Amino acid sequence: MKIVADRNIPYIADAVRPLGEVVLLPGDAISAETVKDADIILTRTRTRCNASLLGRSTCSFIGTATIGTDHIDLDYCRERGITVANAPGCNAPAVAQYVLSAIRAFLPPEEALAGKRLGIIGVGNVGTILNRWALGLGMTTILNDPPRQENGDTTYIYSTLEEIAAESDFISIHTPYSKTGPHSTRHLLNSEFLSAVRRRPLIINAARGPVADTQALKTALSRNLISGVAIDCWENEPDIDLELLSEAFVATPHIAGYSNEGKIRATRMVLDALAGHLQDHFGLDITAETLSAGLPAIGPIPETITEQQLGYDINADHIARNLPTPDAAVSRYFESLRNNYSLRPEPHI
Ligand SMILES: NC(=O)c1ccc[n+]([C@@H]2O[C@H](COP(=O)([O-])OP(=O)(O)OC[C@H]3O[C@@H](n4cnc5c(N)ncnc54)[C@H](O)[C@@H]3O)[C@@H](O)[C@H]2O)c1
Ligand SMILES: O=C(O)[C@H](O)[C@H](O)COP(=O)(O)O
Repeated sequence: MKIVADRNIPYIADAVRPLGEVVLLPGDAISAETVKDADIILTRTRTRCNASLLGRSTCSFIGTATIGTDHIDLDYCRERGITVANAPGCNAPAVAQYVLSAIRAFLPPEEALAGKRLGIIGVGNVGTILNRWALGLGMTTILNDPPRQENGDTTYIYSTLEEIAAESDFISIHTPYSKTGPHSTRHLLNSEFLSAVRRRPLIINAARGPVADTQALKTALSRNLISGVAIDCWENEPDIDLELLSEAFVATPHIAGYSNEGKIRATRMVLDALAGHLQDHFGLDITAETLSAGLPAIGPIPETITEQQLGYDINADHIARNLPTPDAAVSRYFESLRNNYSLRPEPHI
């Protein structure tokens, strides 16, 4: 069996080595040539898994050690009978930590988070933890999630985007990136939305770059409609908009989810799914426990946290310092910051 894996997935190489030939590559070097005789591809967001990558490949399973799947052409994989597994919720606590740390850094030290209003767009794995922790810190939350609402979800009272715009001091988006369908999220944060804000909110995007319109964010900043932006996910990564970079209150290189625990959960989830595929597709007698045996144990996700337990200095990850020139070097720099990131601990009790 041949397994092609992104070399930046922690613990993966040792876990899958007993299964056969393992080829470890940087995400952007996983190519049609390298996967043509692969059975299994284990990847991250840096490899676009589409017809050009997979057209000549024998691969039957793609495991992505990420929450997001927008780098994978799911329809194509379905047509080709390629099983795709992601890692739902793996780094959701890390993203919630990122958002609350951005808010903490934005407020003057003497001002508490308690009493501030946080609008959350997308109440899935990330939005749920963020909502719970924000409520625990005494914030008021305003939640928007039309797909859940339309499915009859009554866990929360949902608000409209207009209500989020009108009532929030902070607005954080946690939807997947989708270009089509009734709930497409492309440029969900656009000029119309940003013109409807009332309380000069801080806008936070740690979801995917294209869920916010870069030009509209810059215009809203210049018109003083919003107090600032905290951007972890950018349009056209890693060729990011340098104006937005210079104007952002917090600008980070897509590391909101980069916690030690998040990476371990991601690898474990991919290995769980892989074990199922090895049983079903290859008839192998192998369990998830065997594959994950070498992974460190991690503790439970806290129900609530205090401001002190956030434990993350977000300013240390700001990318605008020591910016290289010319502009082309910025994209290499962006990727090198991600590849060499020291994984941080999530909040723990
Ligand atoms: N910056 C990072 O490092 C990082 C880390 C993890 C996840 N992410 C991104 O965050 C996204 C969300 O993660 P999650 O684990 O919460 O996903 P999830 O699938 O658990 O939840 C997403 C929620 O968004 C809702 N939604 C979809 N379309 C919507 C719309 N048009 N308006 C409002 N809500 C909508 C869905 O109904 C769902 O409840 C991921 O898809 C990924 O792209 C980024
Ligand atoms: O979707 C996700 O889980 C995140 O965006 C993830 O943190 C990105 O991780 P990477 O592809 O860099 O491993």
